[in-house]
Amino acid sequence: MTEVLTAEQMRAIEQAAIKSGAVSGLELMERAGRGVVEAICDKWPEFSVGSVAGGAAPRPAAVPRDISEKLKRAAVLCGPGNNGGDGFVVARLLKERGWAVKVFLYGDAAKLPADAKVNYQRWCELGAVQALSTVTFEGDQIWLLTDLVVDALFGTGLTRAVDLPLVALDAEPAVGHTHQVVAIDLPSGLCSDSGRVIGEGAVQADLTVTFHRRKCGHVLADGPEYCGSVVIKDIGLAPTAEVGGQSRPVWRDAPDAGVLAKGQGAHKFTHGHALILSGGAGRTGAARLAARGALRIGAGLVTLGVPPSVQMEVACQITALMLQRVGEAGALREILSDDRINAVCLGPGLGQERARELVPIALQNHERAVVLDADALSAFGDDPQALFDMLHNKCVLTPHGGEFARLFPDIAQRLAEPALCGPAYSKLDATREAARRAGATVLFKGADTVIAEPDGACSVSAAIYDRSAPWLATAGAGDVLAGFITGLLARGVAPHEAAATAAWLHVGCARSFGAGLIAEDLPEQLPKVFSDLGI
Ligand SMILES: NC(=O)C1=CN([C@@H]2O[C@H](COP(=O)(O)OP(=O)(O)OC[C@H]3O[C@@H](n4cnc5c(N)ncnc54)[C@H](OP(=O)(O)O)[C@@H]3O)[C@@H](O)[C@H]2O)[C@@H](O)CC1
Ligand SMILES: [K+]
Repeated sequence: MTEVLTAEQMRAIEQAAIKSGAVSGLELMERAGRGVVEAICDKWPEFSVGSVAGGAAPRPAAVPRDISEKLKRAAVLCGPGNNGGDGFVVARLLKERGWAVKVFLYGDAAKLPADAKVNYQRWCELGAVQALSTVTFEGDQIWLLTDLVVDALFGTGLTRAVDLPLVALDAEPAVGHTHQVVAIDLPSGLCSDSGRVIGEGAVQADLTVTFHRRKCGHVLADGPEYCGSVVIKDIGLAPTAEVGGQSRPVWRDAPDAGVLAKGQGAHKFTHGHALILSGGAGRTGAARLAARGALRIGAGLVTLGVPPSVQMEVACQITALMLQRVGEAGALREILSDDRINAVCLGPGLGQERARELVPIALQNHERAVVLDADALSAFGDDPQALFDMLHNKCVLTPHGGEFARLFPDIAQRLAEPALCGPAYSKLDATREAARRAGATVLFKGADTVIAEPDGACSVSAAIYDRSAPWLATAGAGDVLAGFITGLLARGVAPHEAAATAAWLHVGCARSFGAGLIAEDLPEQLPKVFSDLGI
């Protein structure tokens, strides 16, 4: 788990380091620029060729002669703040490595912040600076005849739409020529906190190099699409305690094997008993998927609660799962009188009418964990507050975008409004606000899944970059996720941890199976994913 930072949090960390005397702003900028050049050379080995002041950079053996020995050309676009300052450092370092570098400045050099101005002046001793304007974009289109465009226009300080045709940087290259685009900290035009494009457009980068930690904008909304790939460079900032503002969201890496392993000598009740409620005839598949997920993830026992009319339909399809008739409210009350059932899942295929009847019963015992998904959420679209009034701290809601909008229409609307200024309202903000209002854990699904608690604690578990899982967009995948969460809750994992771990494993299963995935495959991949985790 690593922190994901907002612009404000990053600034606070930087300021704390400078104030402590541990490092100067100028030194941080130098390290940032150096980190960018390193990342460029790592990603494109052919770019690492050239002379470095004090010695020649090694030529990778794999690079053919004719490519490696051509003079490399870079266009560095610098903005009016410290992101621009990083750009001047990169320009200088590339020049020292033998590149032909053209530098453009958007804004007034006299108004650059102090550290950026120092690096502007250092660059001026090496080369010229041309003014960057819309005309430059329309005019000589320098980036079409370069090998590398360095976007140092705006980073965490973006406050409004950029008045430049940034999409032109991604224009079709000249015939027989390609150029790469590297963004410093963030692609300009992308909001660091929300991952949303402020205004009309943002730079489409091939590589984004950021510092110290990921920013929220790298992992949310449009961020992954615009960032290309993200490299995080250490610039020597120490991990710091939270400074003001909200708690820092965390990025979920692989779960701790210790949480998922089963100890020796345990019996099935040690790992809990999950009850998954099913809907009526022809609608039992979703609950069966969830139940299979709960069982595979390690719940000791999993029972499907089905209306009497579908008992045969379901019985024909299951083996290790157990079956109980749960017709109306009274039947559920009776089965839940068994305290060993410690986690319940309602929603997948349940039907809204059945959900309205059964959800209140399932929520009565505040010691029992409850996952509410699909119909169990939509059923309360007319009166979300009635649902919120029944929730407690062992509940997990797992809405997708449509269900989220039904329960939290005002929050969803705010999130959908165009982002006109930065920092813009984000999915993290929205999920936190929803969790606070609901008084329960909310897992807001998507490629950028966010999990939030009423107290503001927040995780991102996303299917992006090297964990992208396009085949996960398939019918029934959400039902399996609800089952995974329910199974972990039955095993005694706390709600936030259960939701975040399940989300990570869900993506892991999809990636492990690969192309052709359907929902049924997800639980069946868990043994392999567990094994890869050393469990
Ligand atoms: N924090 C750290 O630890 C480190 C940070 N570092 C680097 O600093 C970067 C942050 O620097 P920063 O705060 O100066 O912000 P930055 O993005 O350069 O822009 C601010 C300027 O742009 C202006 N402006 C905004 N939007 C605009 C628009 N649409 N169109 C026109 N102008 C607009 C804004 O004007 P204002 O809103 O004040 O009118 C202000 O003048 C960070 O991303 C990283 O690269 C590294 O050096 C290493 C350590
Ligand atoms: K940038």
